[in-house]
Amino acid sequence: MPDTHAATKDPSATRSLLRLWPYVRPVRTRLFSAAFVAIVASCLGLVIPLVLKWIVDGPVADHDPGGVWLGALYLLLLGVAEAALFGFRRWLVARPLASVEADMRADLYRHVQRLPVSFHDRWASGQLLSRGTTDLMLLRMFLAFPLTFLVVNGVTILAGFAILLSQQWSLGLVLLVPVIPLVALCSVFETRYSLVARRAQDQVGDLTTVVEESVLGIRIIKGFGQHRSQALAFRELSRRLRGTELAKARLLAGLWGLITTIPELAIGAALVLGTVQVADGELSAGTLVAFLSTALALRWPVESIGFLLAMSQESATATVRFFEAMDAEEEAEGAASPGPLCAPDPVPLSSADRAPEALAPDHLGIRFEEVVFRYPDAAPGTPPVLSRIDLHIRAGETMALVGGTGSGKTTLTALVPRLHEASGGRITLDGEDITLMPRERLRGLVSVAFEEPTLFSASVGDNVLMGGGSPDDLERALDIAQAQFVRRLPQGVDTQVGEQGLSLSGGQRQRLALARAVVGRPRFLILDDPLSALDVHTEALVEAALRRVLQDTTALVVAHRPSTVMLADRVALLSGGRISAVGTHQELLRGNAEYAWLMSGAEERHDGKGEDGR
Ligand SMILES: Nc1ncnc2c1ncn2[C@@H]1O[C@H](COP(=O)(O)OP(=O)(O)OP(=O)(O)O)[C@@H](O)[C@H]1O
Repeated sequence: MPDTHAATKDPSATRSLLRLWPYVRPVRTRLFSAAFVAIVASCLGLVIPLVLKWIVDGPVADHDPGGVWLGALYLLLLGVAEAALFGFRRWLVARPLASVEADMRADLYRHVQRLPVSFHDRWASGQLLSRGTTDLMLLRMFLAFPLTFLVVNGVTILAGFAILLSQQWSLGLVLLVPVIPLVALCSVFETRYSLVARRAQDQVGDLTTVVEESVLGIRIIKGFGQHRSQALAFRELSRRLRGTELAKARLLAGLWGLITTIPELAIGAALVLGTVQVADGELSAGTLVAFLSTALALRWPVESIGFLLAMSQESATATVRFFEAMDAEEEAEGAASPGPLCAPDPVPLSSADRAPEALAPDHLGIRFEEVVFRYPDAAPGTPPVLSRIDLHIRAGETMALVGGTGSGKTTLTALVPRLHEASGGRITLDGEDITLMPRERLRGLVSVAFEEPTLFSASVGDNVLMGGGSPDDLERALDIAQAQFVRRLPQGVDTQVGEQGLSLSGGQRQRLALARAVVGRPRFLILDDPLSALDVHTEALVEAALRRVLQDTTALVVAHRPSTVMLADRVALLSGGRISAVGTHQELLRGNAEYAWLMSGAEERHDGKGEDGR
């Protein structure tokens, strides 16, 4: 499992959050307006103590009931205006922030689709899922709430202290004393909280991966009675996540406790001092009431800083995690830098511009020239999977690729549509270096069917037509792949297949994947053991139909069985990271001991006579 957890210390929260600016920019006017409205609303709250002071020192002292009622009316109007403005703020931000979240999710999805296969080999899918769901939700909440309120509360606290100091500076100073320990406390909290927040969000990703694997692999889990061990793994991860969440809660509770206690002590001290001053006649009762009301009105802005900082820290972590995926390099588009063994003068031929017939026969078809490949995450010091591949599949020829288990056949076929980039050497299609072609064009020329056929939650027709072609081609492709069973499905080609096509049998899915590969009449066809799940009779029928298709196509077919090899004009044997022999099936059978051994083992297995073949 790749390590997608924080390896080094994440950058500062502010620096991380600033990366959100390109997404926030389009809605900045609304966001700034909302912040301004919230500041006005919050400052209106600070006017209430001043009205109270006026009531106490004025109408109450003068025994004027009319004045008291008027004061009460002012208070009511202020309260209603404050509530209405906060409501307006919500209305201002709700819709634009939903679109920010949607844009970020769309960007992440688009980017993930363009990332190379090697990225997906390294990253657990749950880690990507949690980044596209919970992390983005956290970011929307951050933009809607903590971001605005850190500013609003900051301004409210400053305005509040200005009012306090102007009313009675000595009492104001008493309330200012706790600011120093509170700032130090918040800085320590931020450092500690960022570490646990990152851990928790990574653990959510791990948990998502386990849940996803359990759902996708439900047949294996049930078949092997593994539900207990899977449940244990789930429980262990849940337990860890719970521990981390509790650590977060403890940190937050500690901060909250101190952030509420220290100002309360200061307010208590100011109350005692203020009462003494009123008793001494140095201060009016109204001023003391206003002072204390202002101090109490500032309690919420100060106390909320704890959880606003916590939410901001979680959002900074979510931003880092989001950009970790977004910063991963996409597949290079065409003209990728050639590998170290690349021939110095690639043939700059475009098969779209030139008829293949105009090229020398040596350039036509698929050519592998000194191709080297090593998986990027392979252990250092291990030899490359493919060390020096030289192979020419002539135009219109079908070449079978045979080799022992793990010899690199799938890897070799994946290099042609550039699912992996060759580490050295070059591959040409009708003379054109594939690294110089735009990927879209390359993948239009080359069609692939893998041994493990993946179908999508869509209709059978849509699944097959992913390979290009028209509805007429669909019927032809289904016939070639012997997928007539489709016509017996409840809605024929319009029948929806479930997630990953699980409502179909393995052989049925494999035939649909084969139909998808041939439907667009590709110039080059790559088949990775495409008939392994078929019974011998269906296999024979598919082979007969495939032979007709393969006449017009240059094809590379990974084969484990003589029956599949029979489809091919020639056979290449992959051994020790090289093509060790090329020839017809009969030639290799007679002249190559390894090939003869592989095929005899396959025959025995196929006939049910033996499993090992050794
Ligand atoms: N993503 C990967 N990262 C590192 N090594 C890999 C990766 N995928 C495959 N390998 C290794 O590369 C080697 C070749 O694998 P490949 O799947 O190409 O073999 P194969 O000949 O197709 O095998 P089979 O006949 O069993 O399908 C194997 O040793 C395998 O462990």
